[in-house]
Amino acid sequence: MSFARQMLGATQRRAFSASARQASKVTVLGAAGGIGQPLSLLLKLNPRVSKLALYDIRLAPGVAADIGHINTKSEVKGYDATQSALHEALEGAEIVVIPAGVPRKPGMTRDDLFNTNASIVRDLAKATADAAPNAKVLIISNPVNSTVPITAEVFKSKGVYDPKKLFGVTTLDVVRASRFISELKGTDPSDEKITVVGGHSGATIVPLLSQSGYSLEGEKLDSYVHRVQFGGDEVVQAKGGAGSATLSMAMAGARFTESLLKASQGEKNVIEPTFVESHLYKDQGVTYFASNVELGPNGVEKIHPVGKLTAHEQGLLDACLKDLKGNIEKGVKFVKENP
Ligand SMILES: NC(=O)c1ccc[n+]([C@@H]2O[C@H](COP(=O)([O-])OP(=O)(O)OC[C@H]3O[C@@H](n4cnc5c(N)ncnc54)[C@H](O)[C@@H]3O)[C@@H](O)[C@H]2O)c1
Ligand SMILES: O=C(O)C[C@H](O)C(=O)O
Repeated sequence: MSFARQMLGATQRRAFSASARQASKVTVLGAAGGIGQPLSLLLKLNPRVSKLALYDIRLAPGVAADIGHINTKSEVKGYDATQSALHEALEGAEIVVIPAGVPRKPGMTRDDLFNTNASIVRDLAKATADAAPNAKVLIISNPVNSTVPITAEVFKSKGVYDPKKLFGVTTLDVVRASRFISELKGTDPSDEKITVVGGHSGATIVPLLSQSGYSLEGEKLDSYVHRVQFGGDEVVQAKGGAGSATLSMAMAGARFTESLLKASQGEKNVIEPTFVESHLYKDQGVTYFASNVELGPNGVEKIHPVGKLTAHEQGLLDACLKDLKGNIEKGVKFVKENP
C-alpha cells in the first residue's frame, strides 16, 4: 500500500474507488501562502479530488511542482500570476478555496485587515464569477464576516449569485472549541462536537457548550468562551509578527472541503458549521450567520437553527449579532462604493 494510502483511514481508502467515478476539480487561490501550501498538500492527499489547480501571485508553479510528486492520482497544476492563468485555474472548478490575503500581526483585529484584503477578495471573486460561476466558493481570507458579503455582492453584480454555494469557513472555531473542552475534561477531542455559531471574530464567535451537555460555571466558563473567541490571537501572539494560524487552518479548510465533496458525491447527513447567507436573524438585519448547515450536492441543503440557549449564551449571541451586523454592512458598502 502506498504511503499516502497508509496515511488515510479506512473510510477515506474506500473513497479511493468512489473518486474513480467522480471528477472534482478544486482550485486554491493564495496557494503559496502559509495556509495555501499545507491546505494544498492535504487536498493532494484527498482521493475525492481529481484535479488541483494552484494559483497565487507568487510561487504557485513551484508549490505545484513539489506537491505534484506525491503519489496520489490527482493532477496538480500551478498557475502564473496573470489574468488568463487565473481564468484557466478557475475554469471547471467544482470548489474554489480562497485563503489569499494578508494575515494579522500582534495588536491587530481581523477588521484591521479589511483595507488590504477587501480588494484582494473582491478581485478574486470577480474572476471566479466570470470563470467558475457555478463553483462552491469557500472564503478563508479575513475578515470573514465582511469578505463573504463582499463575494456575494460581486456575484450578484454579475448575475450569478447562488447563496447555497458561498461559504465562510468557520471550521477552525469548532475545531478549537472541541480541542479546548477536551483539555478541560480529559476527553478525546475527536469525539467532541461543540456547536459554535455567529461569525468569525472575537465576540461574534459564540460557542454553545450547553448543547453538548456541559455546564461550566463562573470563571471557568468565561475563560473557556474567551479562549474560543480569541484562540486566533493566541497563535498570532505566539508567532510574534510572522503571521497567524496556518497549519490548524489548513486542516480545518481541508475538512470543510472534504465535507462538501462528500455531500456532492452523494453522502447524506453531512453537517458542518459555516457562515452563509441565513434567514435565522434576517429580521434583525443580520443577513449572514454561521450555524450548523446540512450540505448537499448543490451546497447548502438546510440551515439549522441555533437551538436552545442558556441565559449566558443568549447574552453572547446578542453581543455577536450587534457586531456582525456592522461587519456585514461594511462589506456590502465596500463593493457598492468600489465596484
Ligand atoms: N477563516 C479562518 O479561520 C482563518 C484562519 C487563519 C487565517 N485566516 C486568514 O487567511 C488569510 C491568509 O493567511 P496566510 O497565513 O495564508 O497568509 P500568507 O501571507 O502566508 O499567505 C497569503 C497568500 O495570498 C497570496 N495573495 C495575496 N494576494 C493575492 C491575490 N490577489 N491573488 C492570489 N494570491 C494572493 C500571497 O502571495 C500569499 O502567498 C489571512 O487573511 C488570514 O487572516 C483565516
Ligand atoms: O486570528 C487570525 O487572524 C486568523 C484566524 O482568523 C484564526 O482564527 O486563527
